[in-house]
Amino acid sequence: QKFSSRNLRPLPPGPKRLPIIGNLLDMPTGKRWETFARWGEQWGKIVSVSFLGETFVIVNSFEVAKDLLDKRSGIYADRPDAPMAGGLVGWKNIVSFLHYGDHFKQCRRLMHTLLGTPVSLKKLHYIHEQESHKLLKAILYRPEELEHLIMHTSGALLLRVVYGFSQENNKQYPFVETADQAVNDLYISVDGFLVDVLPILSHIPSWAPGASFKRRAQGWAVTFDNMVERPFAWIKEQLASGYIESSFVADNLREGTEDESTVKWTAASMSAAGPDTTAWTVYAFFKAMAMYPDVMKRAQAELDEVVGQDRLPLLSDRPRLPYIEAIVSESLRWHPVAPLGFPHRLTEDDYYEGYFLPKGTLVQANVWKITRDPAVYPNPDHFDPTRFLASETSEVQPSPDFTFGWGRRICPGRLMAVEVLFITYAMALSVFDISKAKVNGNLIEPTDERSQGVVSRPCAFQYSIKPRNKRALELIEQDVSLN
Ligand code: HEM
Repeated sequence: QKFSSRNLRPLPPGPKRLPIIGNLLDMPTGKRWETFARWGEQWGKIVSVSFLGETFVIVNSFEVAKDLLDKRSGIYADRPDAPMAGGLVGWKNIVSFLHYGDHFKQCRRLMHTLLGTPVSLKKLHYIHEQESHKLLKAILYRPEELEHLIMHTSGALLLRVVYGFSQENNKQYPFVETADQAVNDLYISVDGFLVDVLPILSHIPSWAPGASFKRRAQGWAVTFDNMVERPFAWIKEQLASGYIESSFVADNLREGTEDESTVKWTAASMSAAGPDTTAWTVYAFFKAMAMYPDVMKRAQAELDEVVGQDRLPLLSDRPRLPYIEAIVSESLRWHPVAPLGFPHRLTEDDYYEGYFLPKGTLVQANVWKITRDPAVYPNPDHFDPTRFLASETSEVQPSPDFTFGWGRRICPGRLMAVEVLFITYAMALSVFDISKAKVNGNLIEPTDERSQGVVSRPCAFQYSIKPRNKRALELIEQDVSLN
């Protein structure tokens, strides 16, 4: 057993530590959640590794994650320093990277005014409905670009909510691209740079041999800066020339109660965190519909019965569409986009079930493993919305809310995200048939393969998407403002 030098109670078990470097060589690359799940099978629900003075804890059970990250959230809500992404590229002022404290709370409160109450969320419904309808039109004309169109719609929607952009204005298109690029750079910058383990390296000059990481960071910092500054400068210009539309930034700047810098960074935090997470969930949904035709047909039957075929569904139909609601939950469980969530840092020494967790420990819940636990979700790889329907099963399975994170760091955009997923799925199912592609008469079977990374996307697949009938075609082509 390993004991912490500060305490006689043991750290949670885990792979054998070597002198000095500890578990440095054990740290997996690639799909870490799979290795962590194996560690869980070997050492139990709570596993620890340590190197260079840092302790990492991986939690492979829903109950333990809840006990620590939710119930003791007050001391599990900090984030680690991220010398590469946070310091050198500049993400340290973005909410997901902020240390726990007053400024963090101020930003969360501000996001809550936009994303946290039924009234504030309802104000955004027409935007979600219009953007979902635009996505239908785009898919109709360019079905082969499904993945890109979903990504673009998701980015455009966030920028519209946050800054008030509308996609019609081509001048704003680059803002979506810049945010997308900055976030793609982020995924690389948080993954495996030595400076994150040895922060002292951030002081070596960028021309020095071995400092190529600094030059890469400088390149990424330019895109990142553009993502934060340009849309904000644009909206300020608009306001100066009499802009009247409502948006998060426009409303806050007009009211003038929050300081400008907090509004700017909070805005950038949402437009960075929202698009990919939402888009990859939507893409997984399309894949699931191609793989599970019975689920698609049942959803279409529900839509036909409740909404009919004379109009597109709206968010106000949500309470009467329980099967679509269950598909939303199942898509979050089947393809958790953040398979390990984001790391939480412990701000005080803690004890759990006889183990010692020192202050500073980084804790990650293996969300992927929890979604695949057959004791909680029988037949876990199977896409089955009925697991969440009280009318179908005597034991409704737990809601996959935990795919949005934990405690005081839980995703502030989750309520809006669920509404966006709902209306996107409902609209797509009401007008399209989604199926497997046929090549030379053979159906191509998609797989549920996913990419590695902090945010993991479903691997590309082949499909066919066609309007369900003539009436569906008319509905897609109808003017978006008629919704
Ligand atoms: C399906 C869509 C989404 C999923 C699955 C998702 C998931 C997550 C997860 C797992 C976290 C980390 C929570 C933790 O550390 O415990 C997170 C954080 C965050 N999300 Fe989301 N998210 C989604 C959509 C959105 C949207 C639409 C927005 C903005 C409108 C957003 C804004 C944020 C922000 C700002 C954070 C950082 C919170 C903090 O560090 O305190 N997310 N999200």
